[in-house]
Amino acid sequence: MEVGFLGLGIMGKAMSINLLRHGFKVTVWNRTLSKCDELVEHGASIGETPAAVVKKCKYTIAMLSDPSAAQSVVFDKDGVLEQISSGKGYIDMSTVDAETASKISEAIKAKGGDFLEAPVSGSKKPAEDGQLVILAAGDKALYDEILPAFDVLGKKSFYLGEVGNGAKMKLVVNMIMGSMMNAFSEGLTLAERSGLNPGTLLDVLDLGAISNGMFKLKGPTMLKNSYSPAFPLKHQQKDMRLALALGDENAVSMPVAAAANEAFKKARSLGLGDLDFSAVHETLKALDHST
Ligand SMILES: NC(=O)C1=CN([C@@H]2O[C@H](COP(=O)(O)OP(=O)(O)OC[C@H]3O[C@@H](n4cnc5c(N)ncnc54)[C@H](OP(=O)(O)O)[C@@H]3O)[C@@H](O)[C@H]2O)C=CC1
Ligand SMILES: O=CCCC(=O)O
Repeated sequence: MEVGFLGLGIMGKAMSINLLRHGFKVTVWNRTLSKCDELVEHGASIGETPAAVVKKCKYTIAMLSDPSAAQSVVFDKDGVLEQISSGKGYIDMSTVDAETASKISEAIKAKGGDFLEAPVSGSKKPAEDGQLVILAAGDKALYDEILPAFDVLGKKSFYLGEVGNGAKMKLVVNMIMGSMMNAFSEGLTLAERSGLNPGTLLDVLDLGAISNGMFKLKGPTMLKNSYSPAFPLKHQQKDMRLALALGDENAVSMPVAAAANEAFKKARSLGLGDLDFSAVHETLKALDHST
């Protein structure tokens, strides 16, 4: 199967290498074109623009930073819309809000193309290992056609119905994750400041009812103040912001998520946006503890 791939950031690079490893022919494009070179070493071809990729490929996947990037790649000059047509499918796996996904969907369909939103749960390592959880919604026929690619990229795919449901599911999941990360970070700091060994706290947590993969993965690196980015903090804050907007629309009060969003914003203001989202831990250290 031949696919196009737009966006070679942390996730897009890992996902497209994975597709190449499994025998897919992949044509890549990235805004910073030099990032395509490594993919060529893995067997990819380069498309000079998003439009060129869509012209060449029946299916094109995108993995871009945020709503603004997702729209720019579709609507701007040399964008996806210039070449999408009947018989072609566009699959946007970026984390965006439902409104953005719907706007892109309507534009693609107006040109006769098929559209699927398919944001993912799982980070850099699951992307490398083909262990993502795919939250797809949109054209069911396109979903069925692209399943061989989803089967390589993920360990499980959900088809959630109409466009917008994938974005909403993803935002709910990441809202919970961002809130949990803040509670975890406060717990680690409280343990340390009250004279406990935070490493022992990790062992205790791991044996109890709130044991989970995120604590297990991030705890040891947080204790070493090591925040090499798997999931950049700026994207987690974007997801909190979009989830809070979804809460506004539905009159759902989310004080815990709102507080977590403030912590991620604080972290961004401290220049930590490009580090892993676990760097929110540093905001606690930045507070004045002199009293
Ligand atoms: N990292 C993770 O663990 C996960 C991330 N996600 C989501 O996946 C998406 C990608 O994440 P990730 O790979 O980590 O992000 P990165 O920041 O590593 O990569 C972002 C990509 O978007 C491109 N981009 C940014 N702005 C524009 C623009 N205006 N026009 C065109 N391209 C643009 C970047 O291009 P350039 O190289 O030129 O800057 C790059 O290819 C995000 O929506 C994120 O929320 C979902 C699950 C997990
Ligand atoms: O959007 C990013 C999600 C990261 C994860 O699920 O570990």
